[in-house]
Amino acid sequence: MHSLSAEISAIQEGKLTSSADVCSPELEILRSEKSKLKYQMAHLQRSLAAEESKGSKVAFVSDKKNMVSIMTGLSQLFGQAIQSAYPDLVDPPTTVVPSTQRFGDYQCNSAMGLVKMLKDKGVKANPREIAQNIANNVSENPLIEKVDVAGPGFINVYLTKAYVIDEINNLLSMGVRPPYVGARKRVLVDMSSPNIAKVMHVGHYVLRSTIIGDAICRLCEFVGHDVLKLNHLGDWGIEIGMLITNFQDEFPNYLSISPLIQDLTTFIQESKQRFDNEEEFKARAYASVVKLQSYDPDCVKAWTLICDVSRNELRNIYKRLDIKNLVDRGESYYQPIMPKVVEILDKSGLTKVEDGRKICWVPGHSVPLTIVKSDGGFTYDTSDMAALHQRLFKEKADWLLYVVNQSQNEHLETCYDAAAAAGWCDRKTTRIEHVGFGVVLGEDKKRFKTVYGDPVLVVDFLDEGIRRSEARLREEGRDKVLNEEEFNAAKEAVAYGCIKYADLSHNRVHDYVFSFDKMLDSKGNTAVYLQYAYMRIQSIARAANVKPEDIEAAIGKVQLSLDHPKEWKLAKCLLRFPDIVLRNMDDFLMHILCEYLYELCGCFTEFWDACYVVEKDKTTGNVVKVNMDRLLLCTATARIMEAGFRILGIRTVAKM
Ligand SMILES: NC(=[NH2+])NCCC[C@H](N)C(=O)O
Repeated sequence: MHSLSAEISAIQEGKLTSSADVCSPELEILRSEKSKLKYQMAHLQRSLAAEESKGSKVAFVSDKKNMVSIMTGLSQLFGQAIQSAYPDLVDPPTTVVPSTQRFGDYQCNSAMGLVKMLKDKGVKANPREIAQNIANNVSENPLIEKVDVAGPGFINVYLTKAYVIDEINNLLSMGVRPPYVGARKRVLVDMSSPNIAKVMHVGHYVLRSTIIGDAICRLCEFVGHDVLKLNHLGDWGIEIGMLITNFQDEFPNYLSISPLIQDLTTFIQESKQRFDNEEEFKARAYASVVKLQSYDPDCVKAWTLICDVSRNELRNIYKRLDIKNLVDRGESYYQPIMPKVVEILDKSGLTKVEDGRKICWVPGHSVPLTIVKSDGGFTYDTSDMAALHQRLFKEKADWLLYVVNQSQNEHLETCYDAAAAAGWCDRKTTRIEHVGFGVVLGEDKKRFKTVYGDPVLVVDFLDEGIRRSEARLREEGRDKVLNEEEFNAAKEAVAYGCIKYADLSHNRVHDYVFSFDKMLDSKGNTAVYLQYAYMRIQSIARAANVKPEDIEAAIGKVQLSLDHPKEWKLAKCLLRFPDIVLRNMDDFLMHILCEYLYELCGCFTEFWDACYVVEKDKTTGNVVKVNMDRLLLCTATARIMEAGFRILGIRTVAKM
């Protein structure tokens, strides 16, 4: 009692006692009770939030926080209509998609799918009748102007113009906001993750993982999640032993003078050569890994010096690519908890000893995890199991996303299922996902190489991107109109933007063919095409002498008409942005967002070609009229494009 009140007054005085302080056993119990309760409370809050997010919040009107997802709204409306038309059906499918034809703005194609479901229930109806019945049951709502049934049973949906106008106005006055995605999640993204002892080639996976991973993080941040980006560096395996041994040979007095490796690539290549060719070296390399893993001070010192050089090079690459807040947490980080995690796996009855190794058979997988090698060492599998445990229990992540090449799918899935089998998580409720991707190929469809057949270093690749982008901008005479600073900014924005976009605009699941020429094609689906389009839109107001504050003042005051079909088409395309974001939150296929932005530019061009925004005198070229309502549409387009660029990690520049 006494120590408790002592602690309370200490807290009141701002002197927090550390847990290392000696205190009574009762106090200790109270403390642990408190922390348990705190944990339980956090857990309950999370469950509550998850429940709430499952609830049916159908908002048809956007607010300060969220834009409306029209597809979600329509799906819910048609879901309800199907329910009222056919109350006996269980989980009938609702498919609503934007119309590709001239009829209607969206289309509900559920009727065809319902024929069989109804027949199974003994109801005979043709799809047209079903469609009509659904259409009759759509409830009153602000979104839909009218529906009609066409063809074999399509339901065409026409949006209310006033509604679209309101939402465009909201977009202008409140900015681009994410769609509603439910409770805020703690999202942990395992990305980039190079091996320190491997030369970083483009054909290797690091660049893709970095680019795709970063876009996914930006997407999750955009919708409001709490994102932790982890660099799961390969810094603890046998390759590291090679480097340490070579380092010790090459710099025998490394303990006193901290030498610097001048050329890491050559150093890595040399170490590998020696490992492959010198038996004695190989044996020492193996021995030094064992020493490192038991924290032998000399080995740790050599290891630290090597890792520092590597980290420096990585930092440079990340800086060039605008990769921020990536936390280095390599395999080595998990070493101290590995023994405990092995014990936990033992206790769950998942491990067994075979041929001197401790392995873990996981239901549904044909290859076991190797948890402890016969020499007592830990493996890549062990570090991933330890990382999973740490991420679930210590980081308390709601989602774990691993942006790792496709070839590691089996390894990762086995680890995830092992964690589930050990009762660490339920894969139905905790989103643990391998976000896989293919390799980068050259134009010959083989692994990306130089003309001499050598693998291309990531650094050289970025340099080449800069060179090509500079040449392209000069070709277009941009160096004549931009000052040096602007030119350099444009050169970088184009080079890195195009490199990222080339990757992101392909379906990540497949290998993709990279070409510098295609990447910089200003007419194709490339970053530079989008950047030019964006810049042109931005310059419309400037060219018409309309100041940003004039546009600001017109929002909500100047009525949009959307009377021209091309205005209408552009406006609808703009309001699809939240749907794209929602879909991407589901599948992390970022090429969908790229395709959307490309399509948006197409809609904008059609609008621009068909509708006067700024009217000029044909002979003098003087501005005679500014159609402010259309200028507002241009502004809305620019806002959506900026949001898209931000998610993809592509820079915009004021002048190009
Ligand atoms: N948690 C993980 N296993 N992340 C991926 C690590 C990738 C590994 N360093 C490699 O280059 O192959």
